[in-house]
Amino acid sequence: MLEIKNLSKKFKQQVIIDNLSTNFSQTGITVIVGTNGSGKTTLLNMITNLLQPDSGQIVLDELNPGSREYKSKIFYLPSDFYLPGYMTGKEYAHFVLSRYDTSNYNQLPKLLNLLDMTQSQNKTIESYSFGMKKKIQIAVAIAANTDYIIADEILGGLDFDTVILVQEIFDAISNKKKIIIVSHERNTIDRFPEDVRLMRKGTLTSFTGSPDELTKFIKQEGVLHDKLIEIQKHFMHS
Ligand SMILES: Nc1ncnc2c1ncn2[C@@H]1O[C@H](COP(=O)(O)OP(=O)(O)OP(=O)(O)O)[C@@H](O)[C@H]1O
Repeated sequence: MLEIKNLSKKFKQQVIIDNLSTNFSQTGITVIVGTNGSGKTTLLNMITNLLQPDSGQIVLDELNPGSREYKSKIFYLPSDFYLPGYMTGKEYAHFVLSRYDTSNYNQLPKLLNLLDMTQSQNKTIESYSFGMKKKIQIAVAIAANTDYIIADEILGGLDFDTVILVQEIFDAISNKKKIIIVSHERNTIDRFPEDVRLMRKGTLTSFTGSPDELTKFIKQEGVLHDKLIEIQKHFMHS
């Protein structure tokens, strides 16, 4: 279980994460949604120990961030990532998998095949499209076989077929591991509505309604509501 207690983070006196406390169960899929700049990536960076909180505690299966054991339990798929262009996809995948004791090398060819990357795995990454880079990252994340996968906007920019495939794979493996996805895509919430959390004002709250109710809630919120009225006034009747 991932337990977060009283976590806070400021950047230049601006409070981004504000005394946030929450828990994530050991299995299943959690989707985190929130406006641009609301602090989702900041939170993930602290969970993955890339960023130090100002205060608060993060405990993962009774381990503290920083330890080797803690790191080996999480695979992080960040929203913007650098891949070494001079390596082939296969070389890169094997390099990353070699860093995890949990890696399931046998699963890699199957995943690459499912994601139509069997041919391309032998080409250098510099020749990959944006979607191909994401696919190799996703295949590696799953084959690394860690207890937790944390994915920041990983489905954005992928074609429909691939999104469906990846969602199915995530669903299938989530009975044994925890997957936390930050997403701006409505279809991610439609597919995984069980545990949706809203990042608002530096903290996370569970949203218990349906995806339609979430859309309605977001539209009714103060700022967006005012902007929607403004759109009606200025664009529909001009
Ligand atoms: N290293 C940094 N230095 C200063 N400010 C930062 C830094 N990193 C993030 N911020 C600020 O913290 C806030 C939250 O950023 P963050 O990237 O966590 O948001 P986000 O919810 O992931 O946004 P998005 O949906 O656009 O990816 C923003 O106001 C951002 O400008």
